[in-house]
Amino acid sequence: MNLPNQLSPDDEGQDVLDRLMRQIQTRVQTLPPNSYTTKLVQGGVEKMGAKITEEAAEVVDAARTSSPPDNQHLIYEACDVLYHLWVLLGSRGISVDDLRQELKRREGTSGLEEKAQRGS
Ligand SMILES: N=c1c2ncn([C@@H]3O[C@H](COP(=O)(O)OP(=O)(O)OP(=O)(O)O)[C@@H](O)[C@H]3O)c2ncn1[C@@H]1O[C@H](COP(=O)(O)O)[C@@H](O)[C@H]1O
Repeated sequence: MNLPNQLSPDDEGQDVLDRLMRQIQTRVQTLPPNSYTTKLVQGGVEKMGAKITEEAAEVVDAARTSSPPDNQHLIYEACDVLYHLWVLLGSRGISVDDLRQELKRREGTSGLEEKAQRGS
């Protein structure tokens, strides 16, 4: 049986990354039995974390074995990582806006500059 995937009016104006997170958070709250997300969430941090690690390694492999302009395999694996990362974050009630805020806070600060400041 397919689970309902139709967009609610709340979701229509949203980016696909926000919509995916909202759907995951609904799965976290309702835990429908025929959902892969439910299976991951029920496995806890260990299961969700192991999938992120596994999928991240597949991204690196794809980067090694594919080259531009054919990045389709790399894009596919990157989306697997994003989905699994979203499940872990969604299980903690973290929204895509929370990520946006943190990224905005970092905007304009060089990674090298930030690293140098850590030492002081
Ligand atoms: N974006 C995704 C998504 N990306 C990847 N995957 C699944 O992630 C799994 C990763 O691949 P693997 O080969 O590692 O899977 P596996 O070996 O069966 O996994 P394990 O048994 O090791 O856990 C596959 O089953 C993919 O289908 C996803 N599953 C769901 N979504 C989204 O999440 C929504 C809700 O999904 P359900 O909760 O399953 O209804 C869907 O409508 C989609 O939008």
